[in-house]
Amino acid sequence: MPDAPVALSSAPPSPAGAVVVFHARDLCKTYQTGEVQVRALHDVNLDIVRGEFVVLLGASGSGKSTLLNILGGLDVPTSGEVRFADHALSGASESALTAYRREHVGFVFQFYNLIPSLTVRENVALVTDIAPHPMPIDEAIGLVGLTPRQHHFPAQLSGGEQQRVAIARAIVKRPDVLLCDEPTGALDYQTGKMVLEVIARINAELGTTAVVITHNAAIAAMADRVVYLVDGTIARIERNAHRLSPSELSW
Ligand SMILES: Nc1ncnc2c1ncn2[C@@H]1O[C@H](COP(=O)(O)OP(=O)(O)OP(=O)(O)O)[C@@H](O)[C@H]1O
Repeated sequence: MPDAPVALSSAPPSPAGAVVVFHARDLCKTYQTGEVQVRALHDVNLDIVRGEFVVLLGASGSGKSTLLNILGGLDVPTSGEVRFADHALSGASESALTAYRREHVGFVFQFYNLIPSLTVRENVALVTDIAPHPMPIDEAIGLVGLTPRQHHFPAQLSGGEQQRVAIARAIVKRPDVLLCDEPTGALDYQTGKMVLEVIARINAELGTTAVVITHNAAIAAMADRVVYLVDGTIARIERNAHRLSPSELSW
């Protein structure tokens, strides 16, 4: 059973012994477009511990991508504090954020952003040149189950296979965190489940902290914790006593 929903004014304590990787306090993000101000995040308080699988759930426009982008160093908050381990992300320079992303973060987006003229293997290999401690390319491709397709080009692959290449590219540098924005948004039911299996496997086998955005409430059951965003604030956080595997989910 999930914990009783709690409205948060500050982040709840982390489990004893857990190592906090993300620490966000009083996070606010306001976008200014001409005269119009949009408050995308307001007073967000959240700790995420190492190895956790967290799902961000909320309606369109609730602030999920804004929060994920700030955690990933792609954007900065207007006010408040956000840290990754001992790296202060709020107030960091552009070059510090670039180094942070390169060394610690793997991103997976709804669209795969593969280079069409490169094979699966070459798309994954691109990243290993700039990563300090990459895993062998064969291992990354094996983890996503694409060894037999490694010499194919993106156009020769299904959507789910292309997304698995994107995941291999995200994890080959051994990131501490895998941040996924609607990773199954463009995929059909079965293919989406296969991609979720791969993300769950990376989280379980490599211990990579995973934060996954979805519109699909059924996916919440595979998380340790589910963060519900409403109008830019955390409405509640629920903990699953038992995580389901993607094969046990249905929607
Ligand atoms: N670059 C930007 N400039 C102006 N407003 C923005 C910008 N990015 C996001 N917003 C606004 O901030 C709010 C939160 O957007 P965000 O993309 O974080 O929501 P979301 O929950 O991820 O939505 P979706 O599920 O549709 O992707 C929305 O009102 C959005 O229009």
